[in-house]
Amino acid sequence: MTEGACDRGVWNVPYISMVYLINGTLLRDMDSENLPSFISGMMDPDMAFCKNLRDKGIFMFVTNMDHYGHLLNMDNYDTSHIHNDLYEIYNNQLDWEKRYIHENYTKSFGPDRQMEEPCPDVFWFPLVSTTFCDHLIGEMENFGRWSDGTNSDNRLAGGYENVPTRDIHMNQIGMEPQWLYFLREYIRPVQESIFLGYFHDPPTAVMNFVVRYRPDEQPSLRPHHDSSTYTINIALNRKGIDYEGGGCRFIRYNCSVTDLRHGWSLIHPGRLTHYHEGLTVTNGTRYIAISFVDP
Ligand SMILES: O=C(O)CCC(=O)C(=O)O
Ligand SMILES: [Fe+2]
Repeated sequence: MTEGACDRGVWNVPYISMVYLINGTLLRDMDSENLPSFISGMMDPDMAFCKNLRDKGIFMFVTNMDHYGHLLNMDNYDTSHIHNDLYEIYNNQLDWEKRYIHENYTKSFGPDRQMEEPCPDVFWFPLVSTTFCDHLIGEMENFGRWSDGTNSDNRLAGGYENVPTRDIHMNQIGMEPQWLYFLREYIRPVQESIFLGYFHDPPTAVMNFVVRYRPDEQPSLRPHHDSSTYTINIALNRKGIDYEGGGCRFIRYNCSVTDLRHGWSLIHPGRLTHYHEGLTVTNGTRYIAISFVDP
């Protein structure tokens, strides 16, 4: 199969490993002399299996004519979380993407891309699935140690947060490396297609967190700049169902995004032109995931 990835066919081979397709009737008849054996001296089971077939003159084939699925990489699967698959972004990216990326994410790319711009230089696009949102909220609520919303914050280098939110940082739930990979794989391409001529690979971010707004806790966030080149702001739950009110207002343009869509992200410049505030949540709980990219 060296001629190129497009070659399709059936190849007669002397050795196979990992994936086997065997007619089930051969395995059921324990007395048959054709019952495949995985034992031959001290050989590894896969080597022994193939040797035994070769010795009997039974041919083995590799084919890529049909799609039978794919193998998961479970070598480093971490079972210490509630939603372990959420952490599998680089070990099992194909499955991760199917499960956690929004079905319309790719529509943000290409010649006839659709990209909404609800306020000047604030772009809005489908990013993650509702499962992603549920699982991330689940991990955060399970961890449960929301910041107290005061200016003193011992998670930060200077110990001081000028514009505090009630939040939990990604590194507190052990997700920072995964999150940075997520920024690189799924946010950076969107950024590059919107804010032309800015390249920063890999994106850097030290402030990656989930914010919780509640009327009786912290209902809003006062006007501020973000310490970022650009910010992403992902709506993790549903306006009108999980909460009322809320949204993000860009003061220079007197422009608000309030009809937030589940799993969609805003992306906007962090400083100077995009002075902004978090609008008051009047009922329920609003969750957002925020990243200050390239501080
Ligand atoms: O509530 C919002 O959407 C704004 C959040 C925000 O500006 C921030 O966390 O820095
Ligand atoms: Fe902000």
